Parts: sequence; C-alpha cells; structure tokens
Amino acid sequence: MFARRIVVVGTGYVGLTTGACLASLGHRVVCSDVNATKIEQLNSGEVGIHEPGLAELVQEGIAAGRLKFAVGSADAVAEAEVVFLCVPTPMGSGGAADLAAVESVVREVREVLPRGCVLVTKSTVPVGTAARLSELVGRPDVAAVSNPEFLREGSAVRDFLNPDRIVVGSDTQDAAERVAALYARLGAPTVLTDAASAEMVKYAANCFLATKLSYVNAIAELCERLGADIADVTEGMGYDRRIGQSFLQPGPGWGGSCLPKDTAALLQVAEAVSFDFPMLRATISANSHQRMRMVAKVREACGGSLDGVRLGVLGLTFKAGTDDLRDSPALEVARLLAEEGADLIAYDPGLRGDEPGLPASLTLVDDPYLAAKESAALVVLTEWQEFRALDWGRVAGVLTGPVVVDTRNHLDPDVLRRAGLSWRGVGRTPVPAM
Ligand SMILES: NC(=O)c1ccc[n+]([C@@H]2O[C@H](COP(=O)([O-])OP(=O)(O)OC[C@H]3O[C@@H](n4cnc5c(N)ncnc54)[C@H](O)[C@@H]3O)[C@@H](O)[C@H]2O)c1
Ligand SMILES: O=c1ccn([C@@H]2O[C@H](COP(=O)(O)OP(=O)(O)O[C@H]3O[C@H](CO)[C@@H](O)[C@H](O)[C@H]3O)[C@@H](O)[C@H]2O)c(=O)[nH]1
Repeated sequence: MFARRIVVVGTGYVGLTTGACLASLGHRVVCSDVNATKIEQLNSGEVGIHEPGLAELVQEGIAAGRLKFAVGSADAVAEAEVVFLCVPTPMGSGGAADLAAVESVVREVREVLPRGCVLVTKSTVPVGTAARLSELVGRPDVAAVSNPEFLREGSAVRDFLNPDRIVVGSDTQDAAERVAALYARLGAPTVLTDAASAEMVKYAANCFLATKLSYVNAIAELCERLGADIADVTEGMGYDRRIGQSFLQPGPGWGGSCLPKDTAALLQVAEAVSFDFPMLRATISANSHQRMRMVAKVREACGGSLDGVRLGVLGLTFKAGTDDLRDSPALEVARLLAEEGADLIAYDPGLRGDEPGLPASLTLVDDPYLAAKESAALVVLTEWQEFRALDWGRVAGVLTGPVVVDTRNHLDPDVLRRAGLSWRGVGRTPVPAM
C-alpha cells in the first residue's frame, strides 16, 4: 500500500474520524479547521466530541507522527495529494443544502493545491456539486471526486473502519481509483461511479432510511388502534432478508444532524427539476406528526393537560451514545411539552449541562432519580442503555404519579409493573401498574 499525503478540512464528527482513521491505515494526514481552539485542543490529544475509540486513535496518530493539525487550510494543503472536504452542509433556505462552507474552502485552497491533487467531497452535497466545484477550482489538473460518508454518530470509528461499502464517484476515473485505493486495507465492497451517481447514493440512502422509520412509526400507530404489538410485528417483518431487522425501532421520530436536512435537501433538489416527490414529503410530514403524537401521549397520561405539570425527562440527545442535540426529536418533544406549560426536569448521560438552546423551563440534572423526584410522570425520550438498569422501585417511590411514557419502547414493562408503575409505549398495549 502507498501511504498518501492527505489533508482533511473540518474536524467534526466526520472530518476527525476520517483523519484519525486514515492515519491509522498508514497515511500521513493533516486535519485543518477554522476553529483555532479546537485545533489547539486536538494538538494536545483532546477530542471534544463523544465518539468511542476516537481519542485513542487521535493520540496514536499524533504519537506515530502521522496525524497533525492546522488552523486554516491554505498552508495545510501545500503538499497534499488528496484533500477531503468534511465541512458542514446545513439546511439552508427552502430546505436546500447550504454549500457556503464547502465553497469557501475551495476558494481558500484552489490556487495553492499542488499539481494533480484530488479534491474529494465527503460532506453530503447535492448532485452536481463535484461538477460545480471543478468549475470553481478552474484547474484541469485538479479532479473533483465524490466520496460520501455513511458513518453513524456514536459508532463513527467502527463504521469508518468496517464500512458496508465505499462509494467513490468522479468524472475522472483515474482520480476515483486513487481515492478508492486509500481504503484498500479495509477490504470493503467498493462502488465506482460517475460523480453525480455517488452524490445521489448518499441522499437516496438517507431518505430511504428516513422513509423506513416513518413507515414503522405509522405501522406502530396502526398497531395501537388495532390491538397489535409493534415489537412482534417488526420482529416478524425483520426476518425477511429483503427487509432486515435494523432501522425498525419506533420512536419519537427520526432526527440528528443528517436525516432531517438530507430529506429536506433531496425534496428541494427534486422540486428544482420539477419532480413531484409526494412519498418523500409524506416521510417528512409523518415525522412531525410522530413528535406531536408523543406529546399527546404524555398529555393523556397526565389527565388531559400539561399546564403547570412537573415532568421528569430521560434523554435529550437525538439518539443514545452521542452528545449531539442537533435536530433531536427528544429535544423537540421536550420543547413542545414545555410549550404546553410543563416544567421539565431532565437527565441525559451524554450532556454536561452547559449546552445552549435548551428550553427555559427545562432544568438539566445529573441524576435520573432527581429527574423523577416529585414529577407527575417520567418520559423516556432517548434509549440510553443505563435507563434500563435504574432501580425502578426507587423511581416509583419518588414520582408523584406512577406513570412512565416510554417513547422508545426501551424499558421492560413487566419490571415497571412490578415496581408499581404503569407503562405506555409506542405501538403496544399500555401495561397498568400491578
Ligand atoms: N455527523 C454525521 O454522522 C455525518 C455522517 C456522514 C456525513 N455527514 C456529513 O459530513 C459533513 C460534516 O458533518 P459533521 O457532522 O462532521 O459536521 P461538524 O459540525 O461536526 O464539523 C464540521 C467542522 O468543520 C469546521 N469548519 C466549518 N467551516 C470550515 C471552513 N471553512 N474551513 C475549515 N473548517 C471548517 C467546523 O469548525 C467543524 O469543526 C456534513 O455535510 C454532513 O452532512 C455527517
Ligand atoms: O430503528 C431506528 C433507528 C434510528 N432511529 C432514529 O433515527 C435517527 C437517526 O439515527 P442514525 O441513523 O443512527 O443516526 P446518524 O448518526 O444521524 O446516522 C445517519 O445519518 C448519517 C449522516 O448522513 C449517515 O452517515 C448514517 O448512515 C445514517 O444512519 C435518530 O433520531 C434515531 O433515534 C429510530 O427511531 N429507530
């Protein structure tokens, strides 16, 4: 294997994982960022995000001399053979992906990229972006390549090093092959395409996953109305290998930093080419409905009104195993509960307590029993493993109302029943207290 000189621009979940993992594969990597404080911390081996194994890989990379960090990108790219763009592409106006950060990096580096360098977008970008960036760079010796990333937060390192597939697309095949070769040691199936198809794979995959979840959440609602049990239904569906067991867990709706913005962006792209996409619109609107439905469940469990009601909340991050609150359905449900007048006492093992943007009527505590104390009901919004192991007898002792609303079907209703608590989940028959 040839070790390559690589620059990764952006040191967030994707960029830092990419940089540290590529260094662990033997490449020489410089990770650059506009955030000087972040770079200072990284230089001393400190990783500010919660990703299992990432801090260790960063420290190993630094110690081996294969991983370095830099503020700004122009100097960093001076000797690069491959430059990965891993900067944010947030939801912009009308739902479109905002490419300002991507374009600003390209403007910053275009004149200083070494001859024959490959410019790779790992950020999620709309179809046509590689072609647009090629024009923006304006140099025939620099090829643009799309190499979408499929890692999940909370398992970023594991996903990066054990990918289901690697997708690399370019209108310059030789450049695509050079990028694919960086991953050769992973032995993953590799799909080589043109640039537009690689860009499309990312949106098609994320929107498919979102649609799968909206579908499951709708089936769960139907189960409630018809007296079926969603856990049995998804188990029965999932054994069909064409469906698969994963991504079938109902919840308060799907969220995070990717699925919401990527569904909105594909819808916007479709509209731009006059393609009506009612299926994707329904996927998105079903997700808003799901959040409202969880609020209605809590309201009903509390006797019809939430005004002045104290609620304990377990979990605010968009899923377990991350500290990320971006587009969190849990946080959105908490906001909606607060809007109806509830006072929220929340506990989340992933949060430190200094996170901005929490509702004013929400108090974050560092102990789940404090969240339950004197609350009229306990609402589980994120599926942290440790919630299962709580002393439910102790929880029952401090709650003023014996009700748990479990929007993730995460707890064992039988354990709660024996502890004297009633359980209400999603798509399953409620279980009254013993
Ligand atoms: N988070 C995920 O799970 C995930 C997975 C696959 C793909 N993606 C995509 O990857 C991209 C990055 O996502 P993320 O979650 O890693 O973002 P992030 O917000 O965690 O990190 C982005 C980093 O880029 C830096 N940055 C911003 N502008 C910059 C600039 N002009 N120059 C240098 N650095 C700059 C920021 O300071 C930050 O450190 C997005 O397009 C996203 O859709 C994300
Ligand atoms: O059975 C399930 C699985 C997930 N979720 C929810 O769906 C959302 C997204 O979860 P997940 O996909 O695990 O999170 P991300 O880390 O955002 O990863 C998604 O978005 C990334 C960014 O594009 C992609 O790289 C990944 O492949 C894609 O899974 C979260 O709110 C989860 O709680 C469910 O409700 N039920």
